[in-house]
Amino acid sequence: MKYSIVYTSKSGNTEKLALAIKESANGECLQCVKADAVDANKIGESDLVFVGAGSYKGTCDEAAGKFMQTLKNKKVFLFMTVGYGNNQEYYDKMLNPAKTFLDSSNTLVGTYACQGQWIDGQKKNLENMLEKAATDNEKKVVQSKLANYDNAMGHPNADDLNKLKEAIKTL
Ligand SMILES: Cc1cc2nc3c(=O)[nH]c(=O)nc-3n(C[C@H](O)[C@H](O)[C@H](O)COP(=O)(O)O)c2cc1C
Repeated sequence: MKYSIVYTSKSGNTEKLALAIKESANGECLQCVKADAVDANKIGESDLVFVGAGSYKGTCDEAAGKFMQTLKNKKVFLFMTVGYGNNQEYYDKMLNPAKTFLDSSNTLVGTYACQGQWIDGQKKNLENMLEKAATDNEKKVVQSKLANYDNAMGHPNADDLNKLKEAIKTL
């Protein structure tokens, strides 16, 4: 099997997953690149495309979404890191909208998401948002994100990478 790994990663979290896939996936890796450096010919030659992105505004990073929209008739494995939750229910909240960037000619063969640590300044931004929150509901939403800050530190960690390797073992 020939495969490509195409990802976006603003702070390096999702890149760790991409490199773990490159290290352990079966078959021949044709490219492991950020979405802005993708070689379309190699996508054409790939039986499987691993697509990765961080979560931004409730879905995958925009550039990753745009790349997914270019895929036709491919097997796709989608992997993501998320900042504001640490359970499968939350991961699905980010994965599900990201999946919609793939058209129906493609086959999604699997997904994986895990926690990613926050970038510098992000906590401060959310604290500012909390101060400005106009309603109790807005406050609750921001508080639930902030509650995950400590938990996010250090992720993706070795355990996250091992789980990913396990998830792609049979591909
Ligand atoms: C501007 C901004 C928006 C974000 N939006 C979300 C979001 O909607 N949901 C979420 O879970 N994490 C969100 N995050 C956290 C990132 O998804 C998380 O840190 C991720 O691991 C970053 O991956 P990357 O470094 O590979 O891009 C956001 C981070 C930033 C800076």
